[in-house]
Amino acid sequence: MAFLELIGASILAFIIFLVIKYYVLTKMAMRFYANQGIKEYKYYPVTGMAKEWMDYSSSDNLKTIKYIKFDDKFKGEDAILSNLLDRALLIFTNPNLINEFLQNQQNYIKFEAPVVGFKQFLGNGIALEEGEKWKSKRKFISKLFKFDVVVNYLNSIRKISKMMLDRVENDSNFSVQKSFEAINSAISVQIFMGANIDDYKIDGKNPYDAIDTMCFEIFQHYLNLIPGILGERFVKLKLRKSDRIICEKVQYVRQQMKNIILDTIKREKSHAEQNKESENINIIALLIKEGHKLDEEKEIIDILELTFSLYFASRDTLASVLTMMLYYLIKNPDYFKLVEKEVLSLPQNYSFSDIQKLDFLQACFKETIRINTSAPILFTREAKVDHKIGNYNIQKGTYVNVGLISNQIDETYFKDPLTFNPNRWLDHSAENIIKENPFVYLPFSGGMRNCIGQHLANLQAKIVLVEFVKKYQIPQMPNDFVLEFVIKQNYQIKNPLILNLTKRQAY
Ligand code: HEM
Repeated sequence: MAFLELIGASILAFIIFLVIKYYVLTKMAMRFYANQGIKEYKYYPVTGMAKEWMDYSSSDNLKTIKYIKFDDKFKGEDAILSNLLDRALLIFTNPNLINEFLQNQQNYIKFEAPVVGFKQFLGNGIALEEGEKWKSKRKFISKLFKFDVVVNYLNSIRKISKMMLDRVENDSNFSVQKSFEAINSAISVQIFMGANIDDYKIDGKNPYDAIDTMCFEIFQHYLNLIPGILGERFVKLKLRKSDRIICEKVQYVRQQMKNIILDTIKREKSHAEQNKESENINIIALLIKEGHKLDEEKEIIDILELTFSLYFASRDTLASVLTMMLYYLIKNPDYFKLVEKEVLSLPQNYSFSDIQKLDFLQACFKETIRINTSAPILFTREAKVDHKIGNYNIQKGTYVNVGLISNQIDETYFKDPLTFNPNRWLDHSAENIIKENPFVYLPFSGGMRNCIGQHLANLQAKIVLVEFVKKYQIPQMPNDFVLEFVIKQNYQIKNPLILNLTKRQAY
């Protein structure tokens, strides 16, 4: 009897603990902001707003943030107030407060939960790094993204885009997002690792297919309760068969990727000895140029993890934007024709300055990342210290994010905001608005942790599109395609867009 009472009391204590943690304390944390005048949007028990973000049955699991300015009740609010787990979550939507947050990122660290599996196996790279380590990595890596270096990527991007499009196996079954991901993967391996993707196979697959499979398996593994709760240390003890399998797989793929890096080191060292320039400057060439010997394991691991980080930051974000760009062009055949006209008048061996003259294509890129970009919000941050944003006191421990997209489709700033209209960039009406309100259009974020790859993204998106339009006629939109969105590695279309393509006669 006493034993049963003990169990009963323990269960009761646990329930009380949960209620206090996930209701009383969470509500108190939210009240702190409500008392400062921020209207409560919604409290979600236990998961907080992640409930919406993880709702894969939704037609758009970001719709609250995206369309908040369309909700009369919240239109003029500075932020969306909700919760994430047992803490208050603030999502700033006021452009000036967004800017203030972006300028004060030293007060925050990234909320790790969604990426914990990747972080443990693939390292911090740059996007998940913090503090002094981040500063030194960012300083180094920014050399790869300087204007004159990016300009030199043109030939590689063009060559690989063309080669990958020539390899499309079935023109009548062209899976847009997947094909753009494959093209971007091959480009990333070339420009960041200095390696030709065709020279390597991992587990019988292209390196990027092997990385994809591995990531998917890591993701699946961490969805399980035990790894999810006990984390890396437990998984790496390899007590369970499934933990052993995932550790060995990751180890294998990392080793193969290291081999690619070691090959590039050999090649780049020999180029350096012969004073021969590589086709492009890659991470390894840059390090050698700066006098690094690259013969220590730690240096190789750093390169590996940086490469993974750039690979993920670039491949999917850009594939999703390219997919949306193509979607809008197919939906608007007149716009497609204007892009076609620009593209078909390019010289065969077009240069960077030729690409810069593609005004309409450039306007389409800007408009796509205004209306449906792949990073409409940021990684959620956790406040490390008490501080102020505008007049609001932010408490240590609060989760904070920003609704970049909500301003980009706000009719206060952009007329007819949900219409894809590249002309707003050509008649400068959009630019004039941004000049007056600089923080309403931030597809690449801002402040010290802005997107390091934005100029590369712009160039690469245009070249991949140019090569696509050079090869194919305007495709038909499949009748059964429904435009819905989902947050996966980034914000992207939910349903596969499969096109039936027809090659151009002259191609
Ligand atoms: C259209 C495509 C792209 C979009 C919309 C985009 C957007 C963004 C945004 C909004 C952030 C800030 C994330 C945050 O603070 O939570 C970011 C960070 C980053 N992006 Fe991009 N990005 C794109 C393409 C690229 C490309 C091609 C690269 C090249 C490698 C890249 C590399 C990075 C890196 C390394 C970071 C982290 C920077 C840091 O933490 O210091 N991105 N990107």
